[in-house]
Amino acid sequence: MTSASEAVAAWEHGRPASIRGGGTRGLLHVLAGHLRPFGISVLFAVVNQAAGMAAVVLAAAAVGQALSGSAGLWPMFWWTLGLTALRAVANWVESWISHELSFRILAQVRQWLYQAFARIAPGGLVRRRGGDLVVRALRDSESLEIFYAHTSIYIAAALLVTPGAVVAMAVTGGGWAAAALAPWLVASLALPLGLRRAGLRHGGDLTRALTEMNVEVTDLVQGLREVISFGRGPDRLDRLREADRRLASAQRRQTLRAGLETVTGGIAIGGATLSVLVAGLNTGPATPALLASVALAGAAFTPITMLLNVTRVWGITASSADRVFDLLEEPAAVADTGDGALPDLTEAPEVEFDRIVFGYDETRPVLHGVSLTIPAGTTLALAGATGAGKSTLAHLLLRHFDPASGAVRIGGTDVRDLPVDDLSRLVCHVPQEAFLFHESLRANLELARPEATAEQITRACDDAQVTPFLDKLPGGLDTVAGERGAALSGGERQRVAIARALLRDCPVLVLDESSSQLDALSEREMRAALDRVRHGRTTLVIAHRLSTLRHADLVAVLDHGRIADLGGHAELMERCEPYRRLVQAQADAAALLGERPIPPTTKGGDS
Ligand SMILES: Nc1ncnc2c1ncn2[C@@H]1O[C@H](COP(=O)(O)OP(=O)(O)OP(=O)(O)O)[C@@H](O)[C@H]1O
Repeated sequence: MTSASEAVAAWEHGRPASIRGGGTRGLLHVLAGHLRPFGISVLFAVVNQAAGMAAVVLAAAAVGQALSGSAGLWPMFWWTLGLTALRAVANWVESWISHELSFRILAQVRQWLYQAFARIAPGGLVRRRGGDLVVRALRDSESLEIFYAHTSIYIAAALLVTPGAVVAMAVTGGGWAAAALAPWLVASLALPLGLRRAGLRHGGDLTRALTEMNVEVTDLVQGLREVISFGRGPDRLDRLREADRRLASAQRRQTLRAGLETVTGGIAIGGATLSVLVAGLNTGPATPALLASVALAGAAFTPITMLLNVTRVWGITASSADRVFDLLEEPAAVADTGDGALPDLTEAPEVEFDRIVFGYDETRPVLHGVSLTIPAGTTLALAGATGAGKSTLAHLLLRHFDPASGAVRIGGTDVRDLPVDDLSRLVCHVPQEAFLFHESLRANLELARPEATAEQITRACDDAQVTPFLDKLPGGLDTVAGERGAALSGGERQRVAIARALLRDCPVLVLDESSSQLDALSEREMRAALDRVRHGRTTLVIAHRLSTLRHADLVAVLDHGRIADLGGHAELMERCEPYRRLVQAQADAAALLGERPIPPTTKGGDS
């Protein structure tokens, strides 16, 4: 079994730990790494609760003595005051240290979650919904606070203080008093323990309902344009109402059960004080000691009451912990175990796909033994019908996934033999839909190279044809790109992505060309940007434009996950019927926008 520190160390290095058995075990494993502050918190919690009980008992004894006219009240008064002050200080220190502990763990957990996202992305993230991940990263991780700041400490304190209270009862009142108290202490725990399964179920339901609600709202916000344009607003509102109904129902069940548990605690305290009083009066006349025993009977429930206050929501904590640790344990889509040396970054290397077999699931292969070589410093365009496997091949070069068999090599080195971070310095990706953060364009460009100088940024913007549209923006480079780059057009966003690639300056480039048709001017600008970024690099381009096919050094025709043909544009036009059909389809699409038709057998010429 993995030790806690090994598990934590494994997570810290971004690898999954082999901790199984649900979130509770994960919670304890993490706590095991913080035993010192935990122990101090428990100590102060015990002092806090014990001092509180002692103060109540002394106060009650003082009242008893005052009623019976006995002397010696002042020492009791000072003791009570001292204990109350001690309790206040202990309470403050316990709360301070336990929250410090909990916030430290929470910060760590959030960091692990981020590392987990990075580790499983993007291959492992495609199956998960954005709203669900946000709930795990924020709400679920936040729910753990209650365990580290309260539950764990109250459990330990109750285990120590409650038996102490029974002993104190036996000392102050006698065996009869302890015997009258003990059953009620047990009874106060009986119902919450009996309802434990229901509590776990309710907590799980509530967490699921909240997540579902979050996912619905996130989807609605992200897809609002589509929802409105297809007139599906009322349907989506119905779905939201349904999610809301399930959430309300889960909350109702949780609240009803929690309320029942609260009532049990109250009944137990009342029953205990009454039992002690009756038992005491049966043994003799009312004395200050009896009054103290009755007070102690009520005070003895303090640790349990504090514990029950937090265990009432244990189901929510446990289900959140399950979801957090489930994500932390999710294995990476690719193992980052390579330790090969980074090839020379100043030279464009050869890229080789060697007999690649791959499928997203075992039952449906997507690539069936693809072999391709992109000579150093050249551009290979992938052409093929939709679903042929073009993007999948690019994913493998970027190592979002590993092939089931075969190898991808860069400069002769298998990409699996390189650390993932090193690979990201070697291969740069310009996606079709580049994600831009809701920050300035400058910040979005600096993502690729934080230390870039103003001159480097300006040059990248010039080369990527960002400057022409930048000049029209009110704030230039300081213009905020909007949510996901909404303030820019698709073509502009892709040019920013090209500028990023230029700043990153990797020797290998994966370019997923935008499939949307552009007007003649934009097409020319995009062409210039692409030519500039390809220059001196080995480039794999998923081609959606005729001009790209014509300008590529080599074109590979992919058909149902197999290479159907490989050659220059002109030769393929001569001999490859599927390629001719693809080009014709592209030409038809371009003609719709009034582009000049492409002569079928020539390579040069600008579009
Ligand atoms: N994440 C995924 N999980 C499961 N199947 C996938 C995934 N991504 C792609 N596929 C499937 O793999 C096959 C190849 O998809 P791929 O995206 O590589 O095709 P493509 O040639 O790039 O198509 P397009 O030109 O339309 O982008 C398709 O059948 C697709 O449904």
